[in-house]
Amino acid sequence: MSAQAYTLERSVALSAVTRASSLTSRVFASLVSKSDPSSASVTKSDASPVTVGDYAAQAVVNIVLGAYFPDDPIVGEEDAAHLRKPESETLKRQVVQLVNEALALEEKEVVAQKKSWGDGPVSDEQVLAALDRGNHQGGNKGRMWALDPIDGTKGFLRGGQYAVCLGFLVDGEVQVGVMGCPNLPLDPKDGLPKEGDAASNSRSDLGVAFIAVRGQGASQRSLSSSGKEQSISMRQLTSSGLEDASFCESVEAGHSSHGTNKRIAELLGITKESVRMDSQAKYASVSRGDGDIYLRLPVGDGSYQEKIWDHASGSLLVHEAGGIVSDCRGKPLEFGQGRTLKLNRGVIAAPKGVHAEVIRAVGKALEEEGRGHL
Ligand SMILES: Nc1ncnc2c1ncn2[C@@H]1O[C@H](COP(=O)(O)OS(=O)(=O)O)[C@@H](OP(=O)(O)O)[C@H]1O
Ligand SMILES: [Mg+2]
Ligand SMILES: [Mg+2]
Ligand SMILES: [Mg+2]
Repeated sequence: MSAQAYTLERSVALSAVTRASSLTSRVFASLVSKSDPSSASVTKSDASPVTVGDYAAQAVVNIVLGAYFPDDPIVGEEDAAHLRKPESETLKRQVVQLVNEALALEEKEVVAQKKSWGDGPVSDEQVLAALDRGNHQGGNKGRMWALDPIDGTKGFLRGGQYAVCLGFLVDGEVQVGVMGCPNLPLDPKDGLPKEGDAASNSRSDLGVAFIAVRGQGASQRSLSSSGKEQSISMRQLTSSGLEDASFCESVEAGHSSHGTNKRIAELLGITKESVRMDSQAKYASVSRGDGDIYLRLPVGDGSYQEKIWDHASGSLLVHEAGGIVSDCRGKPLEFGQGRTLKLNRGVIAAPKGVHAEVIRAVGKALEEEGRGHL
């Protein structure tokens, strides 16, 4: 593939994610931080939260994608069903207003062949239709986008880590991944902001866009300025250097078994505390060496199917930063199976030099728990 592959997809994705990230930051500052988390969110049928920010960010990204690639299917986490109910009128109004504000922002990205989404504000119906464009069922043929408008909604509500995640796939393989992490510092040495602390959340060094194109490497740049992109890579570890390594894992034990992770650390000789954060910011963190190994082990009976939008952009970022991403058995993630990774269980991302060893330790730990069949 030529070095210039998917240039337009890359810049449109970056533009869409940058707009959506600025929207979610403003939603946090103006709405979420000023109310209690339960009133800032609606609980979905799977008991997970969704906010005005998730809806508005998905609509913005889908409208931008629609202007450039009107025929591309989109697999997005949210849809407009709840917003179409009469009792959601106020929420719908907020969403439409936020979408129009984000679309009116001055273009920071230089997108070749500039396209427009129409004259004047977009209507309620356009916003709802854009949200519903995310209803595609996925598959392994042709072009497709996978979108998580806010990944780590619980982190978002707490003022912690969350990410706007957009992947572009061809024939079930991720080719472009762009992720906006509004609460990550550009320089990891500056440390993560303290959750729920207003001064911390308004730090001017926060907000990073991560970008990866298959075969072209991974990079980061500030979300707030059109600063230069810096290339990023994982720390390359070998089995003899593992005592210096650290895990990056979910905040919620319900999403990845913390107890099993502890045993795996022991088996690998890792003594450092795990870094815990919500969202695909975990993939971003290991991609630039803030942590080294991302573990997301199946919980319970292992029946949960990971969603493609929770892993598309992040997995390419790690791949392009020098890592291997697989499920807990070492099998590559298969993104062409529909809306979920139904052929995979759990996710492991690690530097190339130690991935096989991590998979062996994961297998042994699951075996010891009587869950070797997972
Ligand atoms: N049971 C179970 N197992 C694994 N994963 C689940 C489960 N339930 C939900 N989810 C998905 O987890 C997404 C958030 O993942 P995180 O890694 O951020 O989890 S955590 O909040 O840090 O625990 C979250 O994404 P968002 O809804 O976009 O926040 C869900 O898609
Ligand atoms: Mg969700
Ligand atoms: Mg998610
Ligand atoms: Mg989400």
